[in-house]
Amino acid sequence: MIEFKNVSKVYPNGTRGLTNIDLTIEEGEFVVIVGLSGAGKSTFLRSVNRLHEITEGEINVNNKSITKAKGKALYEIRRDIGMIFQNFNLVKRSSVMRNVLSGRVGYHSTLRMIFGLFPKHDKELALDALERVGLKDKAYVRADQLSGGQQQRVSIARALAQEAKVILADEPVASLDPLTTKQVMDDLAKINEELKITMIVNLHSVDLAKKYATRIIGLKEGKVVFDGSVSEATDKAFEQIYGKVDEENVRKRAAK
Ligand SMILES: Nc1ncnc2c1ncn2[C@@H]1O[C@H](COP(=O)(O)OP(=O)(O)OP(=O)(O)O)[C@@H](O)[C@H]1O
Repeated sequence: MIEFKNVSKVYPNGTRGLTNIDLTIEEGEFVVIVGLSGAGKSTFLRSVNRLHEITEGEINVNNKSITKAKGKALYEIRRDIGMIFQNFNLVKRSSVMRNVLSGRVGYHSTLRMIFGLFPKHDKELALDALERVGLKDKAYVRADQLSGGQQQRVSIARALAQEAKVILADEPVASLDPLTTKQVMDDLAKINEELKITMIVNLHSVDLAKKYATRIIGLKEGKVVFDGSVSEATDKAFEQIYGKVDEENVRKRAAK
């Protein structure tokens, strides 16, 4: 469970990233955050694992305050939160297996990790994770030899190997073509359904949000302007909030 309690974020230059966010995301939800460019989607997502520090309020992850946590406690909360980025964030010259195993780093001593000594159990977890995203046969291929969509699925496998309870995905399909987008989103949906991992995903496309989300949160200028189920997220509701959005234009802007 992720709880935002009156959360605001003002960047050092005075820009407001988030304003008075108050909401709870329950275990197993598939939440998609939508909003125009600059609405605060990344700020929202990155506040959950404290990649960004909030300036007011508190965020609780499974009833523990990540806002107040320090040292080992912070480390342990973060271990439960996987992150998927638009640009995959893989070590491109390492094998797929090494990349997936890096999800296990948080469970071992630094010394052990310097020597890359992952126990057998970790390797089994990594192979299981790769199997789930259909890439077990690529385990010993270099990451940069895979297509963009496959690389994104490796990053999903890394979050699975981490045994994350929550996955944050920041524009995971923004640099992928429609077919690959579907494969990656289908993987996220399958993982959410089968493993009950909570998903919080930033997307530019309202159409995709409607296809995959169980709940849509709309942001505008750092505030929540819509929070509801897919059936409530009608074109009319969105038009009232955002004006008429030209999806094609948004996609083009995102690709730049
Ligand atoms: N490091 C920063 N310093 C100052 N302002 C920032 C910083 N990062 C983001 N902002 C500002 O905070 C607001 C929210 O940005 P954020 O990146 O969260 O929006 P977004 O909805 O994710 O946008 P996009 O869809 O373009 O990625 C914007 O006004 C942005 O310019």
